[in-house]
Amino acid sequence: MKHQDPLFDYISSARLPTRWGQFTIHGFVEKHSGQEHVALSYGQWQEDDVVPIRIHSECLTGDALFSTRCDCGAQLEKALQNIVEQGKGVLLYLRQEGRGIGLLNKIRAYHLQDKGMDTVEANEHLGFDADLRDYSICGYMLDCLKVSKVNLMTNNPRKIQALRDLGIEVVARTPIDHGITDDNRIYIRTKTQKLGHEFDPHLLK
Ligand SMILES: Nc1nc2c(ncn2[C@@H]2O[C@H](COP(=O)(O)OP(=O)(O)OP(=O)(O)O)[C@@H](O)[C@H]2O)c(=O)[nH]1
Ligand SMILES: [Zn+2]
Repeated sequence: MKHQDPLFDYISSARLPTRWGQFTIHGFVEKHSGQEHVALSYGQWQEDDVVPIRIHSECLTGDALFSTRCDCGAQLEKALQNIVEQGKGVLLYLRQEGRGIGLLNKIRAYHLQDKGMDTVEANEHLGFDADLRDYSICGYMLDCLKVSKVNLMTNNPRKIQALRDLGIEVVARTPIDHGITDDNRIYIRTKTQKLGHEFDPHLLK
């Protein structure tokens, strides 16, 4: 499993039973920052197989605290369910909270949104770009897991481009449009208008 890399390290793997089935959790670290990330794998594949994957950006409020302010929690559940239904797959859980600005800055951004700004304006008001995420560790993680061709569950074209730039073949994209509620419809509309996310327009009416 371990590959030598100047930037990233693989640490260890363990069984991870979940509501949907038994995954294996793999731990990784970015050497320069000490930032920790995990991958969940399910089932088996040959090196040439197209593997269903999801790149999920950490969202403590949505993933762990049941917030419906965004669609993250529902997407996370749906991704794990999809992987088990397809018999194989990988979820890369990246610790890039708040599109890379961190949890407390995201709460600052939420506060500004409560006062009327949209998600992009709030980031910019705080002095950040709209999206600061770095996907470079995905190439290393997928390499360790012997995945080179993927069907990516996302609505975000930047993730497709990031994987292609890392030499991963994105053979297909599966939309993941679960978790749209009255609490987050405007937020998701902003993502389509300002960040390039692709959603079926009927879902956003
Ligand atoms: N800065 C900031 N980050 C947010 C906000 N709402 C959600 N996030 C973060 O956004 C990230 C998820 O990104 P999204 O734009 O919802 O979706 P995506 O990952 O780009 O795309 P999908 O693959 O389609 O889900 C998580 O890290 C969340 O913590 C917000 O209002 N401001
Ligand atoms: Zn979220």
